[in-house]
Amino acid sequence: MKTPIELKVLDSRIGSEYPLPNYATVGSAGMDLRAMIDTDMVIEPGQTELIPTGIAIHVADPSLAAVILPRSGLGHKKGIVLGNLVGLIDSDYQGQLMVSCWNRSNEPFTLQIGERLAQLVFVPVVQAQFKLVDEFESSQRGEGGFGHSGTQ
Ligand SMILES: O=c1ccn([C@H]2C[C@H](O)[C@@H](COP(=O)(O)OP(=O)(O)OP(=O)(O)O)O2)c(=O)[nH]1
Ligand SMILES: [Mg+2]
Repeated sequence: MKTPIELKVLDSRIGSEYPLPNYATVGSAGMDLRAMIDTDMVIEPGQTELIPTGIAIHVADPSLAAVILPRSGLGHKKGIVLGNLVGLIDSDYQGQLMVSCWNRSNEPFTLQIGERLAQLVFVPVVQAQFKLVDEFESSQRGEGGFGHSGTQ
């Protein structure tokens, strides 16, 4: 059962020249987002560009969010990842989905019009309410962290 999410097309090439974002296979977790730029653009080594996707979504339900993640092929082979590492889309955000595209490689990268450059994943969210305490009930880990448990 898929969850209905409102989507607005902001760039008319989406839904005509390019399909709406969709799941490539029945088991896909992410749907690819496209670079809705006017011309192909070169992203120089180390440079970061904010790329429009041509769509807006309204998740609406505070128990859901969306995250923008790199595509593994582009990230691993070409060094094209996200300037913010992960993009978090709040459930009340209604603006255009933007992708911060970071060329962390040593080669210029040509981003083509309509290229699928990142992916959108919907995730459940729990909003917490902090309850102030002076002491925690003791746990097995306690305050140990940052490699405390070793490597093997
Ligand atoms: O890769 C991203 C990350 C965020 N956003 C949008 C949706 C998100 O809901 C909003 C704010 O993102 P975030 O809270 O991560 O950024 P901020 O720097 O804290 O901005 P704000 O002060 O608007 O919350 O920007 C994107 O379109 N793409
Ligand atoms: Mg914020």
